[in-house]
Amino acid sequence: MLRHINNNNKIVNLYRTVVKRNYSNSSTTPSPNLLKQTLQNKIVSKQKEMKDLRQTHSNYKIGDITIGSLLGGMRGNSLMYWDGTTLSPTEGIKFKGLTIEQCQDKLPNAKDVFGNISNNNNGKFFLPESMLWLLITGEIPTREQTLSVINLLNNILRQQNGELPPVTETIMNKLPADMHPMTQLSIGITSLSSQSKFSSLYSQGKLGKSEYWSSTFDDSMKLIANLPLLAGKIYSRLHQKKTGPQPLGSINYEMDWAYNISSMLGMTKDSQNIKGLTPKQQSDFVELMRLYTGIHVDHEGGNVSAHSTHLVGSTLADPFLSYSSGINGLAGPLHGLAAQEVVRFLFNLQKKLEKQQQKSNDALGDTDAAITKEIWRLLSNQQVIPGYGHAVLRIFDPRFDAMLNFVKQRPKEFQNDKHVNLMQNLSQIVPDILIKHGKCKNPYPNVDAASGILFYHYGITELMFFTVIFGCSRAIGPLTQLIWDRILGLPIERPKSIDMTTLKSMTK
Ligand SMILES: CC(=O)SCCNC(=O)CCNC(=O)[C@H](O)C(C)(C)COP(=O)(O)OP(=O)(O)OC[C@H]1O[C@@H](n2cnc3c(N)ncnc32)[C@H](O)[C@@H]1OP(=O)(O)O
Ligand SMILES: O=C([O-])CC(=O)C(=O)O
Repeated sequence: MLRHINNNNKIVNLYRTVVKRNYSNSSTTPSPNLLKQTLQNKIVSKQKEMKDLRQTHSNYKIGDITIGSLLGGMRGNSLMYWDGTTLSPTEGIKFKGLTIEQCQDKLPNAKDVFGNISNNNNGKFFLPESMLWLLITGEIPTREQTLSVINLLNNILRQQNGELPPVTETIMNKLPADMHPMTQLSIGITSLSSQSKFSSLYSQGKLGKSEYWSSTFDDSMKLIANLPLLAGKIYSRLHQKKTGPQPLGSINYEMDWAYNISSMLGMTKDSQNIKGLTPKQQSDFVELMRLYTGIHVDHEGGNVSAHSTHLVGSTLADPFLSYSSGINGLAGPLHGLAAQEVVRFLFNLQKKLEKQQQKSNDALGDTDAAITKEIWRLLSNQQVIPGYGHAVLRIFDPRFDAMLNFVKQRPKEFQNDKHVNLMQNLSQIVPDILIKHGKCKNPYPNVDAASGILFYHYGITELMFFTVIFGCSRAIGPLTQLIWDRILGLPIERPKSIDMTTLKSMTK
Protein backbone atom coordinates (compact mmCIF):
# COMPACT_ATOMS: atom_id res chain seq x y z
CA MET A 1 0.00 0.00 0.00
CA LEU A 2 2.79 2.40 1.06
CA ARG A 3 4.77 1.55 -2.07
CA HIS A 4 1.70 2.27 -4.12
CA ILE A 5 1.34 5.72 -2.53
CA ASN A 6 5.07 6.45 -3.04
CA ASN A 7 4.83 5.44 -6.68
CA ASN A 8 1.79 7.63 -7.03
CA ASN A 9 3.64 10.56 -5.49
CA LYS A 10 6.47 10.09 -7.97
CA ILE A 11 3.97 10.18 -10.83
CA VAL A 12 2.32 13.27 -9.37
CA ASN A 13 5.64 15.08 -9.13
CA LEU A 14 6.50 14.14 -12.70
CA TYR A 15 3.05 15.29 -13.77
CA ARG A 16 3.46 18.60 -11.98
CA THR A 17 6.86 19.16 -13.56
CA VAL A 18 5.41 18.57 -17.03
CA VAL A 19 2.43 20.82 -16.35
CA LYS A 20 4.70 23.55 -14.96
CA ARG A 21 6.90 23.27 -18.04
CA ASN A 22 3.90 23.72 -20.27
CA TYR A 23 2.70 26.69 -18.29
CA SER A 24 6.08 28.33 -18.49
CA ASN A 25 6.11 27.77 -22.26
CA SER A 26 3.50 30.51 -22.60
CA SER A 27 5.03 33.98 -22.63
CA THR A 28 2.95 35.25 -19.69
CA THR A 29 0.56 33.66 -17.21
CA PRO A 30 -2.87 34.58 -18.54
CA SER A 31 -4.66 37.04 -16.27
CA PRO A 32 -7.57 35.65 -14.29
CA ASN A 33 -9.41 38.90 -15.15
CA LEU A 34 -9.40 38.24 -18.89
CA LEU A 35 -12.90 36.71 -18.99
CA LYS A 36 -14.52 39.57 -17.10
CA GLN A 37 -12.74 42.19 -19.21
CA THR A 38 -13.74 40.44 -22.44
CA LEU A 39 -17.34 40.25 -21.23
CA GLN A 40 -17.33 43.92 -20.28
CA ASN A 41 -16.30 44.87 -23.83
CA LYS A 42 -19.41 43.15 -25.20
CA ILE A 43 -21.97 44.71 -22.92
CA VAL A 44 -22.82 47.94 -24.76
CA SER A 45 -23.49 46.37 -28.15
CA LYS A 46 -25.58 43.53 -26.68
CA GLN A 47 -27.62 45.97 -24.61
CA LYS A 48 -28.27 47.98 -27.75
CA GLU A 49 -29.45 44.86 -29.62
CA MET A 50 -31.87 44.08 -26.79
CA LYS A 51 -33.14 47.68 -26.63
CA ASP A 52 -33.78 47.70 -30.39
CA LEU A 53 -35.71 44.43 -30.20
CA ARG A 54 -37.82 45.68 -27.32
CA GLN A 55 -38.53 49.06 -28.90
CA THR A 56 -39.13 47.97 -32.48
CA HIS A 57 -40.51 44.45 -32.33
CA SER A 58 -42.31 44.08 -29.01
CA ASN A 59 -45.62 43.27 -30.73
CA TYR A 60 -44.18 40.57 -32.99
CA LYS A 61 -46.04 37.29 -32.37
CA ILE A 62 -43.84 34.25 -31.63
CA GLY A 63 -46.58 31.63 -31.33
CA ASP A 64 -49.94 30.66 -29.93
CA ILE A 65 -50.70 29.29 -26.51
CA THR A 66 -53.37 26.62 -26.44
CA ILE A 67 -55.19 25.02 -23.55
CA GLY A 68 -53.30 21.85 -24.49
CA SER A 69 -49.94 23.53 -24.07
CA LEU A 70 -50.98 25.30 -20.88
CA LEU A 71 -52.10 22.04 -19.30
CA GLY A 72 -49.23 20.12 -20.93
CA GLY A 73 -46.30 21.75 -19.16
CA MET A 74 -45.99 24.57 -21.74
CA ARG A 75 -44.32 22.09 -24.08
CA GLY A 76 -43.49 23.63 -27.43
CA ASN A 77 -44.16 27.24 -26.37
CA SER A 78 -41.18 29.55 -26.84
CA LEU A 79 -41.51 31.62 -23.69
CA MET A 80 -38.03 32.36 -22.42
CA TYR A 81 -35.00 34.33 -23.53
CA TRP A 82 -31.85 32.15 -23.42
CA ASP A 83 -28.70 32.85 -25.33
CA GLY A 84 -26.03 30.25 -24.64
CA THR A 85 -27.57 27.11 -26.06
CA THR A 86 -30.45 26.01 -28.27
CA LEU A 87 -32.00 22.57 -28.46
CA SER A 88 -33.09 21.15 -31.79
CA PRO A 89 -35.45 18.13 -31.52
CA THR A 90 -33.66 16.46 -34.42
CA GLU A 91 -30.06 17.62 -33.95
CA GLY A 92 -29.76 17.94 -30.20
CA ILE A 93 -27.93 20.54 -28.18
CA LYS A 94 -25.96 23.36 -29.77
CA PHE A 95 -23.63 25.56 -27.76
CA LYS A 96 -23.59 28.99 -29.41
CA GLY A 97 -24.54 27.17 -32.59
CA LEU A 98 -21.95 24.39 -32.25
CA THR A 99 -22.83 20.71 -31.90
CA ILE A 100 -20.99 18.56 -29.36
CA GLU A 101 -18.74 17.22 -32.13
CA GLN A 102 -17.93 20.74 -33.34
CA CYS A 103 -17.15 21.78 -29.77
CA GLN A 104 -14.82 18.77 -29.41
CA ASP A 105 -13.15 19.89 -32.60
CA LYS A 106 -12.83 23.59 -31.87
CA LEU A 107 -12.66 24.20 -28.10
CA PRO A 108 -9.32 23.81 -26.30
CA ASN A 109 -8.90 20.50 -24.48
CA ALA A 110 -6.44 19.34 -21.83
CA LYS A 111 -3.84 18.43 -24.46
CA ASP A 112 -4.06 21.90 -26.00
CA VAL A 113 -3.78 23.55 -22.61
CA PHE A 114 -1.33 21.36 -20.71
CA GLY A 115 0.48 19.58 -23.54
CA ASN A 116 1.01 15.82 -23.72
CA ILE A 117 0.91 14.99 -20.04
CA SER A 118 -0.14 11.39 -20.34
CA ASN A 119 0.95 8.66 -22.69
CA ASN A 120 -2.49 7.09 -22.96
CA ASN A 121 -4.13 9.27 -25.55
CA ASN A 122 -6.34 11.15 -23.09
CA GLY A 123 -6.90 14.91 -22.84
CA LYS A 124 -9.03 14.95 -25.99
CA PHE A 125 -12.29 16.40 -24.67
CA PHE A 126 -12.80 20.14 -24.45
CA LEU A 127 -12.40 21.57 -20.98
CA PRO A 128 -15.49 22.95 -19.22
CA GLU A 129 -13.45 26.16 -18.81
CA SER A 130 -13.38 26.56 -22.63
CA MET A 131 -17.13 26.08 -22.66
CA LEU A 132 -17.54 28.70 -19.93
CA TRP A 133 -15.61 31.17 -22.08
CA LEU A 134 -17.71 30.28 -25.15
CA LEU A 135 -21.02 30.68 -23.32
CA ILE A 136 -20.10 34.01 -21.72
CA THR A 137 -18.39 35.68 -24.66
CA GLY A 138 -19.86 33.82 -27.64
CA GLU A 139 -16.32 33.24 -28.90
CA ILE A 140 -14.13 30.16 -29.14
CA PRO A 141 -11.32 30.70 -26.66
CA THR A 142 -7.63 30.36 -27.35
CA ARG A 143 -5.39 28.22 -25.17
CA GLU A 144 -4.39 31.32 -23.18
CA GLN A 145 -7.99 32.38 -22.67
CA THR A 146 -8.87 28.88 -21.45
CA LEU A 147 -5.89 29.01 -19.09
CA SER A 148 -7.08 32.38 -17.81
CA VAL A 149 -10.41 30.77 -16.78
CA ILE A 150 -8.50 27.94 -15.07
CA ASN A 151 -6.49 30.61 -13.23
CA LEU A 152 -9.63 32.56 -12.35
CA LEU A 153 -11.30 29.56 -10.68
CA ASN A 154 -8.10 28.36 -9.01
CA ASN A 155 -7.29 31.85 -7.70
CA ILE A 156 -10.64 31.95 -5.94
CA LEU A 157 -9.78 28.66 -4.26
CA ARG A 158 -6.26 29.82 -3.44
CA GLN A 159 -7.75 32.77 -1.58
CA GLN A 160 -9.80 30.23 0.42
CA ASN A 161 -6.68 28.10 1.09
CA GLY A 162 -8.26 25.33 -0.96
CA GLU A 163 -11.05 24.94 1.61
CA LEU A 164 -14.74 25.70 1.78
CA PRO A 165 -15.62 28.96 3.53
CA PRO A 166 -15.87 28.23 7.31
CA VAL A 167 -19.67 28.78 7.47
CA THR A 168 -20.26 26.24 4.73
CA GLU A 169 -17.75 23.77 6.20
CA THR A 170 -19.50 23.97 9.59
CA ILE A 171 -22.96 23.52 8.10
CA MET A 172 -21.91 20.58 5.91
CA ASN A 173 -20.28 18.83 8.87
CA LYS A 174 -23.52 19.08 10.84
CA LEU A 175 -25.71 17.47 8.20
CA PRO A 176 -26.66 13.80 8.71
CA ALA A 177 -24.13 11.79 6.69
CA ASP A 178 -26.95 9.78 5.12
CA MET A 179 -28.90 12.83 3.94
CA HIS A 180 -29.38 12.60 0.16
CA PRO A 181 -26.29 14.09 -1.55
CA MET A 182 -28.47 16.41 -3.65
CA THR A 183 -30.07 17.83 -0.49
CA GLN A 184 -26.58 18.37 0.91
CA LEU A 185 -25.48 20.06 -2.32
CA SER A 186 -28.49 22.35 -2.26
CA ILE A 187 -27.83 23.30 1.37
CA GLY A 188 -24.12 23.77 0.70
CA ILE A 189 -24.73 26.12 -2.24
CA THR A 190 -27.41 28.00 -0.30
CA SER A 191 -24.99 28.46 2.59
CA LEU A 192 -22.45 30.05 0.24
CA SER A 193 -24.96 32.87 -0.12
CA SER A 194 -23.44 34.38 3.03
CA GLN A 195 -20.40 35.11 0.79
CA SER A 196 -22.44 36.89 -1.86
CA LYS A 197 -20.94 40.17 -3.04
CA PHE A 198 -24.14 40.93 -4.97
CA SER A 199 -26.48 40.65 -1.99
CA SER A 200 -24.05 42.43 0.33
CA LEU A 201 -23.70 45.43 -2.03
CA TYR A 202 -27.43 45.40 -2.80
CA SER A 203 -28.44 45.42 0.86
CA GLN A 204 -26.09 48.32 1.51
CA GLY A 205 -27.84 50.26 -1.26
CA LYS A 206 -24.62 50.40 -3.26
CA LEU A 207 -25.80 48.84 -6.52
CA GLY A 208 -27.32 50.68 -9.46
CA LYS A 209 -29.00 48.55 -12.13
CA SER A 210 -26.09 48.88 -14.54
CA GLU A 211 -23.76 47.47 -11.91
CA TYR A 212 -25.70 44.29 -11.12
CA TRP A 213 -23.77 42.16 -13.56
CA SER A 214 -20.31 42.66 -12.11
CA SER A 215 -20.93 41.20 -8.64
CA THR A 216 -23.23 38.57 -10.22
CA PHE A 217 -20.23 37.55 -12.33
CA ASP A 218 -17.94 37.39 -9.26
CA ASP A 219 -20.48 35.37 -7.25
CA SER A 220 -21.09 32.99 -10.15
CA MET A 221 -17.38 32.29 -10.55
CA LYS A 222 -17.07 31.78 -6.81
CA LEU A 223 -19.93 29.29 -6.92
CA ILE A 224 -18.46 27.36 -9.83
CA ALA A 225 -14.98 27.38 -8.23
CA ASN A 226 -16.37 25.95 -4.98
CA LEU A 227 -18.21 23.04 -6.59
CA PRO A 228 -15.23 20.62 -6.59
CA LEU A 229 -14.86 21.29 -2.85
CA LEU A 230 -18.56 20.82 -2.18
CA ALA A 231 -18.82 17.65 -4.26
CA GLY A 232 -15.68 16.33 -2.53
CA LYS A 233 -17.08 17.19 0.88
CA ILE A 234 -20.34 15.37 0.21
CA TYR A 235 -18.57 12.36 -1.25
CA SER A 236 -16.06 12.17 1.60
CA ARG A 237 -18.90 12.10 4.11
CA LEU A 238 -20.20 8.94 2.43
CA HIS A 239 -16.82 7.36 3.17
CA GLN A 240 -15.92 8.87 6.51
CA LYS A 241 -16.45 5.62 8.42
CA LYS A 242 -13.53 4.17 6.45
CA THR A 243 -11.41 7.18 5.58
CA GLY A 244 -12.07 9.51 8.51
CA PRO A 245 -13.12 13.16 8.36
CA GLN A 246 -10.25 14.39 6.17
CA PRO A 247 -10.81 15.29 2.49
CA LEU A 248 -10.27 12.53 -0.08
CA GLY A 249 -8.07 14.78 -2.18
CA SER A 250 -6.87 18.34 -2.53
CA ILE A 251 -7.11 21.13 -5.06
CA ASN A 252 -4.25 21.11 -7.52
CA TYR A 253 -3.87 24.77 -8.57
CA GLU A 254 -2.05 23.76 -11.72
CA MET A 255 -4.88 21.64 -13.01
CA ASP A 256 -8.34 22.21 -14.42
CA TRP A 257 -11.73 22.17 -12.76
CA ALA A 258 -12.81 18.66 -13.86
CA TYR A 259 -9.46 17.28 -12.72
CA ASN A 260 -10.02 18.87 -9.34
CA ILE A 261 -13.55 17.44 -9.07
CA SER A 262 -12.01 14.01 -9.71
CA SER A 263 -9.29 14.67 -7.14
CA MET A 264 -11.72 15.78 -4.50
CA LEU A 265 -13.65 12.52 -5.05
CA GLY A 266 -10.41 10.67 -4.30
CA MET A 267 -10.05 9.29 -7.82
CA THR A 268 -6.75 10.72 -9.05
CA LYS A 269 -3.08 10.12 -8.50
CA ASP A 270 -2.77 13.12 -6.19
CA SER A 271 -5.63 12.03 -3.97
CA GLN A 272 -6.32 9.07 -1.69
CA ASN A 273 -7.24 6.97 -4.77
CA ILE A 274 -9.90 5.39 -2.59
CA LYS A 275 -11.14 2.95 -5.21
CA GLY A 276 -7.65 1.67 -6.05
CA LEU A 277 -7.73 2.68 -9.71
CA THR A 278 -4.74 1.92 -11.92
CA PRO A 279 -2.92 4.98 -13.36
CA LYS A 280 -4.67 4.37 -16.71
CA GLN A 281 -8.08 4.20 -14.99
CA GLN A 282 -7.34 7.37 -13.01
CA SER A 283 -6.51 9.16 -16.22
CA ASP A 284 -9.63 7.73 -17.91
CA PHE A 285 -11.79 8.82 -14.98
CA VAL A 286 -10.55 12.40 -15.31
CA GLU A 287 -11.21 12.15 -19.04
CA LEU A 288 -14.77 10.96 -18.33
CA MET A 289 -15.23 13.83 -15.88
CA ARG A 290 -14.07 16.37 -18.48
CA LEU A 291 -16.40 14.87 -21.08
CA TYR A 292 -19.36 14.63 -18.71
CA THR A 293 -19.01 18.07 -17.10
CA GLY A 294 -18.35 19.61 -20.52
CA ILE A 295 -21.51 18.37 -22.21
CA HIS A 296 -23.98 18.72 -19.30
CA VAL A 297 -23.46 22.46 -18.78
CA ASP A 298 -26.68 23.57 -20.45
CA HIS A 299 -29.68 22.31 -22.42
CA GLU A 300 -31.30 25.57 -23.47
CA GLY A 301 -33.40 27.50 -20.97
CA GLY A 302 -36.60 25.52 -20.49
CA ASN A 303 -35.25 22.47 -18.65
CA VAL A 304 -36.19 22.52 -14.99
CA SER A 305 -32.75 23.25 -13.50
CA ALA A 306 -32.01 26.12 -15.89
CA HIS A 307 -35.53 27.50 -15.74
CA SER A 308 -35.63 27.42 -11.91
CA THR A 309 -32.31 29.25 -11.71
CA HIS A 310 -33.56 31.85 -14.16
CA LEU A 311 -36.92 32.29 -12.40
CA VAL A 312 -35.47 32.69 -8.91
CA GLY A 313 -32.67 34.85 -10.31
CA SER A 314 -35.24 37.19 -11.82
CA THR A 315 -36.14 38.32 -8.28
CA LEU A 316 -32.52 39.50 -7.90
CA ALA A 317 -31.83 36.65 -5.50
CA ASP A 318 -28.07 36.16 -5.49
CA PRO A 319 -26.48 33.49 -7.74
CA PHE A 320 -26.11 31.03 -4.83
CA LEU A 321 -29.81 31.15 -3.93
CA SER A 322 -30.75 31.10 -7.61
CA TYR A 323 -28.66 28.07 -8.50
CA SER A 324 -29.60 26.11 -5.38
CA SER A 325 -33.17 26.30 -6.75
CA GLY A 326 -31.85 24.81 -9.97
CA ILE A 327 -30.23 22.03 -7.93
CA ASN A 328 -33.55 21.30 -6.22
CA GLY A 329 -35.13 20.92 -9.65
CA LEU A 330 -32.30 18.73 -10.89
CA ALA A 331 -32.93 16.43 -7.92
CA GLY A 332 -36.26 15.22 -9.35
CA PRO A 333 -36.36 11.70 -10.88
CA LEU A 334 -37.82 12.96 -14.15
CA HIS A 335 -34.80 15.28 -14.53
CA GLY A 336 -31.23 14.78 -13.24
CA LEU A 337 -32.04 12.13 -10.65
CA ALA A 338 -32.92 9.79 -13.52
CA ALA A 339 -29.16 9.02 -13.61
CA GLN A 340 -29.54 7.32 -10.23
CA GLU A 341 -32.82 5.63 -11.20
CA VAL A 342 -31.28 4.20 -14.38
CA VAL A 343 -28.54 2.40 -12.45
CA ARG A 344 -31.02 1.02 -9.93
CA PHE A 345 -33.10 -0.18 -12.87
CA LEU A 346 -30.07 -1.78 -14.58
CA PHE A 347 -29.13 -3.67 -11.41
CA ASN A 348 -32.64 -4.99 -10.83
CA LEU A 349 -32.96 -6.03 -14.44
CA GLN A 350 -29.55 -7.74 -14.46
CA LYS A 351 -30.43 -9.69 -11.30
CA LYS A 352 -33.70 -10.84 -12.84
CA LEU A 353 -31.95 -11.92 -16.04
CA GLU A 354 -29.35 -13.90 -14.10
CA LYS A 355 -32.00 -15.62 -11.98
CA GLN A 356 -33.90 -16.56 -15.08
CA GLN A 357 -30.77 -17.93 -16.74
CA GLN A 358 -30.06 -20.06 -13.65
CA LYS A 359 -33.61 -21.40 -13.70
CA SER A 360 -33.56 -22.29 -17.36
CA ASN A 361 -30.00 -23.60 -16.98
CA ASP A 362 -29.21 -21.83 -20.20
CA ALA A 363 -25.98 -19.83 -20.18
CA LEU A 364 -27.09 -17.39 -22.84
CA GLY A 365 -30.84 -17.60 -22.34
CA ASP A 366 -33.08 -15.53 -24.48
CA THR A 367 -31.92 -12.30 -22.91
CA ASP A 368 -33.61 -9.98 -25.39
CA ALA A 369 -36.95 -11.68 -24.88
CA ALA A 370 -36.56 -11.47 -21.09
CA ILE A 371 -35.66 -7.77 -21.31
CA THR A 372 -38.65 -7.13 -23.55
CA LYS A 373 -40.95 -8.90 -21.11
CA GLU A 374 -39.64 -6.87 -18.17
CA ILE A 375 -40.00 -3.53 -20.00
CA TRP A 376 -43.61 -4.39 -20.89
CA ARG A 377 -44.26 -5.35 -17.27
CA LEU A 378 -43.03 -1.95 -16.06
CA LEU A 379 -45.04 -0.12 -18.69
CA SER A 380 -48.21 -1.99 -17.82
CA ASN A 381 -47.59 -1.05 -14.16
CA GLN A 382 -47.61 2.58 -15.36
CA GLN A 383 -43.94 3.09 -14.51
CA VAL A 384 -41.55 5.15 -16.60
CA ILE A 385 -38.46 3.56 -18.10
CA PRO A 386 -35.71 5.76 -16.65
CA GLY A 387 -33.23 7.18 -19.13
CA TYR A 388 -35.70 7.12 -22.02
CA GLY A 389 -37.86 9.86 -23.47
CA HIS A 390 -37.39 13.60 -23.61
CA ALA A 391 -39.54 16.70 -23.54
CA VAL A 392 -37.86 18.17 -26.63
CA LEU A 393 -35.49 15.67 -28.28
CA ARG A 394 -36.83 13.27 -30.90
CA ILE A 395 -33.57 11.38 -31.54
CA PHE A 396 -30.94 9.45 -29.57
CA ASP A 397 -29.57 12.18 -27.30
CA PRO A 398 -26.19 13.18 -28.81
CA ARG A 399 -24.88 13.37 -25.25
CA PHE A 400 -25.81 9.68 -24.86
CA ASP A 401 -23.86 8.97 -28.05
CA ALA A 402 -20.88 10.88 -26.67
CA MET A 403 -20.91 8.78 -23.48
CA LEU A 404 -21.28 5.59 -25.52
CA ASN A 405 -18.33 6.55 -27.71
CA PHE A 406 -16.27 6.87 -24.54
CA VAL A 407 -17.05 3.18 -23.89
CA LYS A 408 -16.40 2.14 -27.49
CA GLN A 409 -12.98 3.81 -27.40
CA ARG A 410 -12.04 1.59 -24.42
CA PRO A 411 -13.18 -1.92 -25.42
CA LYS A 412 -10.79 -3.74 -23.05
CA GLU A 413 -11.84 -1.68 -20.07
CA PHE A 414 -15.55 -2.25 -20.55
CA GLN A 415 -15.84 -5.65 -22.24
CA ASN A 416 -16.56 -7.54 -19.01
CA ASP A 417 -18.82 -4.96 -17.39
CA LYS A 418 -22.21 -6.67 -17.59
CA HIS A 419 -24.12 -3.55 -16.57
CA VAL A 420 -22.46 -1.39 -19.21
CA ASN A 421 -23.22 -4.12 -21.75
CA LEU A 422 -26.84 -4.25 -20.58
CA MET A 423 -27.09 -0.45 -20.90
CA GLN A 424 -25.95 -0.72 -24.53
CA ASN A 425 -28.24 -3.66 -25.21
CA LEU A 426 -31.24 -1.80 -23.77
CA SER A 427 -30.65 1.16 -26.07
CA GLN A 428 -31.25 -1.21 -29.00
CA ILE A 429 -34.35 -2.88 -27.52
CA VAL A 430 -36.30 -0.24 -25.58
CA PRO A 431 -37.03 2.25 -28.40
CA ASP A 432 -39.05 -0.30 -30.41
CA ILE A 433 -41.05 -1.23 -27.33
CA LEU A 434 -41.78 2.40 -26.47
CA ILE A 435 -42.87 3.01 -30.07
CA LYS A 436 -45.26 0.03 -29.84
CA HIS A 437 -46.47 1.26 -26.46
CA GLY A 438 -47.36 4.42 -28.30
CA LYS A 439 -47.41 6.89 -25.46
CA CYS A 440 -44.12 8.70 -25.20
CA LYS A 441 -43.17 11.13 -27.94
CA ASN A 442 -39.48 10.24 -27.85
CA PRO A 443 -38.65 6.54 -27.47
CA TYR A 444 -34.86 7.03 -27.50
CA PRO A 445 -32.29 7.08 -24.70
CA ASN A 446 -31.45 10.41 -23.10
CA VAL A 447 -28.11 11.27 -21.50
CA ASP A 448 -29.05 9.80 -18.12
CA ALA A 449 -29.33 6.33 -19.70
CA ALA A 450 -25.55 6.06 -19.88
CA SER A 451 -23.86 8.40 -17.44
CA GLY A 452 -24.37 6.80 -14.01
CA ILE A 453 -23.22 3.34 -15.00
CA LEU A 454 -19.95 4.74 -16.40
CA PHE A 455 -19.19 6.47 -13.09
CA TYR A 456 -20.16 3.24 -11.34
CA HIS A 457 -17.66 1.35 -13.48
CA TYR A 458 -14.81 3.47 -12.10
CA GLY A 459 -15.93 3.01 -8.51
CA ILE A 460 -18.50 5.73 -7.82
CA THR A 461 -20.81 3.04 -6.50
CA GLU A 462 -22.95 5.35 -4.38
CA LEU A 463 -25.91 5.75 -6.74
CA MET A 464 -27.34 8.77 -4.98
CA PHE A 465 -24.17 10.72 -5.71
CA PHE A 466 -24.32 10.75 -9.53
CA THR A 467 -26.57 13.78 -9.79
CA VAL A 468 -24.17 15.85 -7.68
CA ILE A 469 -21.70 15.59 -10.58
CA PHE A 470 -24.49 16.69 -12.92
CA GLY A 471 -25.12 19.61 -10.55
CA CYS A 472 -21.46 20.69 -10.80
CA SER A 473 -21.67 20.82 -14.58
CA ARG A 474 -25.11 22.40 -14.89
CA ALA A 475 -23.98 25.46 -12.88
CA ILE A 476 -22.06 26.73 -15.90
CA GLY A 477 -24.97 27.31 -18.32
CA PRO A 478 -27.64 28.82 -16.05
CA LEU A 479 -25.16 31.05 -14.20
CA THR A 480 -23.74 32.33 -17.47
CA GLN A 481 -27.27 33.23 -18.50
CA LEU A 482 -27.95 34.85 -15.12
CA ILE A 483 -25.02 37.21 -15.67
CA TRP A 484 -26.45 38.16 -19.07
CA ASP A 485 -29.98 38.47 -17.62
CA ARG A 486 -28.58 41.14 -15.30
CA ILE A 487 -26.60 42.85 -18.08
CA LEU A 488 -29.71 43.01 -20.23
CA GLY A 489 -31.97 44.08 -17.37
CA LEU A 490 -34.50 41.27 -17.80
CA PRO A 491 -37.44 41.87 -15.46
CA ILE A 492 -38.90 39.68 -12.73
CA GLU A 493 -40.59 36.68 -14.37
CA ARG A 494 -44.26 36.55 -13.57
CA PRO A 495 -46.62 34.79 -15.98
CA LYS A 496 -50.38 35.04 -15.58
CA SER A 497 -52.22 31.96 -14.38
CA ILE A 498 -55.71 30.87 -15.36
CA ASP A 499 -58.29 28.95 -13.32
CA MET A 500 -60.63 26.17 -14.50
CA THR A 501 -63.70 28.42 -14.66
CA THR A 502 -61.93 30.91 -16.92
CA LEU A 503 -60.55 28.16 -19.14
CA LYS A 504 -64.01 26.62 -19.53
CA SER A 505 -65.63 29.95 -20.24
CA MET A 506 -63.01 30.63 -22.93
CA THR A 507 -64.03 27.48 -24.78
CA LYS A 508 -67.71 28.38 -24.97
C1 LIG B 1 -31.17 15.31 -18.11
C2 LIG B 1 -32.65 14.98 -18.23
O1 LIG B 1 -33.46 15.54 -17.53
S1 LIG B 1 -33.14 13.90 -19.41
C3 LIG B 1 -34.66 13.21 -18.82
C4 LIG B 1 -34.42 12.26 -17.67
N1 LIG B 1 -35.66 11.62 -17.23
C5 LIG B 1 -35.95 10.33 -17.47
O2 LIG B 1 -35.18 9.62 -18.11
C6 LIG B 1 -37.24 9.80 -16.89
C7 LIG B 1 -38.03 8.98 -17.92
N2 LIG B 1 -38.58 9.87 -18.94
C8 LIG B 1 -39.72 10.59 -18.73
O3 LIG B 1 -40.37 10.50 -17.67
C9 LIG B 1 -40.19 11.54 -19.80
O4 LIG B 1 -39.81 11.07 -21.06
C10 LIG B 1 -39.66 12.99 -19.61
C11 LIG B 1 -39.99 13.51 -18.22
C12 LIG B 1 -38.15 13.04 -19.80
C13 LIG B 1 -40.34 13.89 -20.65
O5 LIG B 1 -41.69 13.95 -20.34
P1 LIG B 1 -42.79 14.43 -21.40
O6 LIG B 1 -42.27 15.58 -22.18
O7 LIG B 1 -44.05 14.63 -20.67
O8 LIG B 1 -42.85 13.17 -22.36
P2 LIG B 1 -44.00 12.75 -23.38
O9 LIG B 1 -44.74 13.94 -23.90
O10 LIG B 1 -43.39 11.85 -24.37
O11 LIG B 1 -45.00 11.95 -22.42
C14 LIG B 1 -46.19 11.35 -22.94
C15 LIG B 1 -46.52 10.14 -22.09
O12 LIG B 1 -45.49 9.15 -22.26
C16 LIG B 1 -44.99 8.78 -21.00
N3 LIG B 1 -43.54 8.55 -21.07
C17 LIG B 1 -42.58 9.42 -21.45
N4 LIG B 1 -41.38 8.86 -21.31
C18 LIG B 1 -41.59 7.62 -20.83
C19 LIG B 1 -40.73 6.57 -20.45
N5 LIG B 1 -39.41 6.69 -20.48
N6 LIG B 1 -41.27 5.42 -20.00
C20 LIG B 1 -42.62 5.29 -19.94
N7 LIG B 1 -43.47 6.26 -20.25
C21 LIG B 1 -42.97 7.41 -20.70
C22 LIG B 1 -45.25 10.00 -20.12
O13 LIG B 1 -45.20 9.65 -18.74
C23 LIG B 1 -46.60 10.43 -20.60
O14 LIG B 1 -47.57 9.58 -20.03
P3 LIG B 1 -49.03 10.14 -19.61
O15 LIG B 1 -49.66 10.52 -20.90
O16 LIG B 1 -49.65 8.99 -18.92
O17 LIG B 1 -48.82 11.31 -18.73
O1 LIG C 1 -33.81 19.47 -21.61
C1 LIG C 1 -34.43 18.91 -20.68
O2 LIG C 1 -35.63 19.14 -20.43
C2 LIG C 1 -33.78 17.90 -19.85
C3 LIG C 1 -32.35 17.67 -20.18
O3 LIG C 1 -32.01 16.83 -21.00
C4 LIG C 1 -31.36 18.51 -19.55
O4 LIG C 1 -31.72 19.46 -18.85
O5 LIG C 1 -30.16 18.27 -19.72
